[in-house]
Formats: sequence, C-alpha cells, structure tokens
Amino acid sequence: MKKILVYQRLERPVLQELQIKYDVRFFNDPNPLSNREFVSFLQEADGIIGLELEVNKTLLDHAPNLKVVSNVSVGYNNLDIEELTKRNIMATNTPGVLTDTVADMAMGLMLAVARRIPELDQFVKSRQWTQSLTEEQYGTDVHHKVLGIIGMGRIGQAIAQRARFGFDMEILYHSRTPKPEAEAKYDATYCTLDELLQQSDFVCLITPLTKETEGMIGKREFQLMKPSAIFINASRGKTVVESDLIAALKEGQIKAAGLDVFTKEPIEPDNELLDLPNVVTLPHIGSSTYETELAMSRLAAENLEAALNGQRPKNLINPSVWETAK
Ligand SMILES: NC(=O)c1ccc[n+]([C@@H]2O[C@H](COP(=O)([O-])OP(=O)(O)OC[C@H]3O[C@@H](n4cnc5c(N)ncnc54)[C@H](O)[C@@H]3O)[C@@H](O)[C@H]2O)c1
Ligand SMILES: O=C(O)[C@H](O)CO
Repeated sequence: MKKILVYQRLERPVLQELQIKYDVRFFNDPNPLSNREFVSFLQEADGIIGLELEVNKTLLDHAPNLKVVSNVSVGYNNLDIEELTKRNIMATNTPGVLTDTVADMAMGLMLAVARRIPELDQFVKSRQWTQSLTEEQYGTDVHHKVLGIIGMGRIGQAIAQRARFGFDMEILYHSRTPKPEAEAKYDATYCTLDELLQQSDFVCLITPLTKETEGMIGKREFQLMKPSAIFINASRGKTVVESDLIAALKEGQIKAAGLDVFTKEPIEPDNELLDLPNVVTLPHIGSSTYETELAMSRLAAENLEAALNGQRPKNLINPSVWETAK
C-alpha cells in the first residue's frame, strides 16, 4: 500500500477517501523534522499532500521514495522546485478553484479598512454609540477611486472585475508583462510599479512570493504612495518589508492597511501591527470558505493520485519531471 503523508490541512471527506486506498498519516508539527515519527514515515512516503510544509533539500534527504508533493494552495513558495525537479519529484498546486474566494476577501479587506468596519463594530458592541456620529467616525469611499493591482494574474483579475464593475473603480495594474486582454476587459491601465504607487488610492498586492517579489514593497515604495493610500496585502507576508510597513503606518506615510498575510504566521503576539488602529488583520483566510477549502483539497488529491498512478497531474508545476519520466 502506498504511503501518503498529510501535512497540516486536508478536508475530512478527502482525507477519508485517501485513507481507503493508501496508508495515510497526518502531521501538524511546526518543526516536523524534529518529530521522529514524521521523519520515519517520510523515509517511506510515496507522496506528500498538505499546506505550507517547507520542502527543501534537508527534508528531501529524508524522503528517498517520494514521487510527488501536492500543495493544497496555489502559492508554492514553500517548495524548492529546483531541488524537487533535480530529484524527479513532481510538484503540484491548486490554481483557479480559489480565485473568486480570494478576490472576495480582498474586496472585503478594502471595504473593512476604508469604512472602518471592525473598529465601528467594536464601537457599537462596547455600548459607546450613545449619540449621533461625529466626523471622527467617518470612513473613506471605495467606489470611483483608483485601485492599483500589483500582480494581474488570476486573482488580480478577479479583483479587477469586482472593483471595476461592482464599485466603478479605475484600475491600474503592474505585472511582469502587460496583459492586453485584461486591459480590454476591465478598462485597466498598465503602469510601472512607481506610477502605480503614486497614483493609486488603494494598492492591492497579489503576486506570488518569489526571489523577485520578496520585499518588493518597502520604505521607498511606501514613500511613493499617497498619504491617503490604503494598502492591502493578500499575497504573502514576505513580499512586504514588515518593519517599513509599520513605520509607514505610524508616520502617516500611508493612511491604513488591510492584511491577510504576515512575515511570520501565526503572527507573533508582540507584532506592532496588532496595536495599530489603522490596520485590519486577518489570519490568512483568503481561501478559507467551506466550499473552496473542499475544492482545493479535492484538486490536490486528484493531482497526488494522478502522479502516483503514472498520469500527468492537472496542475504540474515542474513539467520537465513528466517529460523525463515518459
Ligand atoms: N491570502 C491568501 O489566502 C491567498 C490565497 C491564494 C493565493 N494567494 C497568493 O496569491 C498569489 C497569486 O495567485 P494567482 O492564482 O493569482 O497566481 P497567478 O500566477 O495567476 O498570478 C500571479 C501574477 O503575479 C505576477 N507577478 C509575478 N512576479 C511579479 C513581479 N515581480 N512583479 C509584478 N508582478 C508579478 C504575474 O505576472 C502574474 O500575473 C499566490 O501565489 C499566493 O501567494 C494568497
Ligand atoms: O496560496 C494559497 O492558496 C493560500 O494562500 C493558501 O491558503
């Protein structure tokens, strides 16, 4: 029976289906390589499926039998693709099935920050709403404002669609290459990063985390933004220099931020972001709805099983492994 290592998250019905066919073991340790059971199961594992397991050279040295690593996420910055490819191990992810859900969350963050929804919810629940509101409780409009999207991929475009047609926003975008079809669809304008930062009322970051995007938004970039700008990060925490973000928020270089992702997750209790009144925080819930988590688990399991059964997985990240195997 093939051995499957499940890490951190896989929806129960999918886990149960895998358990019928394979020898499945679930692990959740933050430092799995220090767990002897994990290392011993890894020695024989044919496949890994799960979320955010750091699959690097050290881990792979303990996994001589591994054929596939199936990420239950679209982002795969946790995988050393070069090392996996070198060892002929297939890597897969779950693009597409979470696009609309993440875009909804990004719009939710924009609205929550601009209209100060969490703060005013607390105001009402703490019984402070005893007379009519003053200017101090006013928010900022979202509709008809300029939205700059950094990373105009699947999710970036789903955000553009909502913002353009739901909120009449003007869309600027920056991506590795211009996207003429997206420009036509969403009336979007391609900009350099600096132009986007200077002109946007809302800046939404939704790129993958790569060597190029790590720390792409830092002190210089916050200085370019309008003092009234609202910054949304739905990508990965490390795309932003967090200490520079904190400084920009404290010094009024930007107005506010909505963050679903952080440099260290779960966030450390002493992270200053938690004490800033102009920040709305979420615990990395971009794709976390019942429907979408199930769809991601199903797709990840399909990818895993295809690889184990000698078929080409639908969402293969390193196709050269397949070409070599043919
Ligand atoms: N917060 C969450 O829960 C959550 C959920 C899903 C995805 N994400 C993040 O969103 C990312 C994007 O997902 P997607 O499905 O839209 O991916 P995608 O590949 O369709 O889009 C990524 C876009 O980023 C652009 N890009 C890459 N490098 C860039 C750079 N250096 N400068 C500017 N643009 C660059 C690409 O050109 C592409 O258009 C994921 O990799 C993941 O990190 C977060
Ligand atoms: O990349 C993704 O799919 C999400 O961030 C994982 O929850």
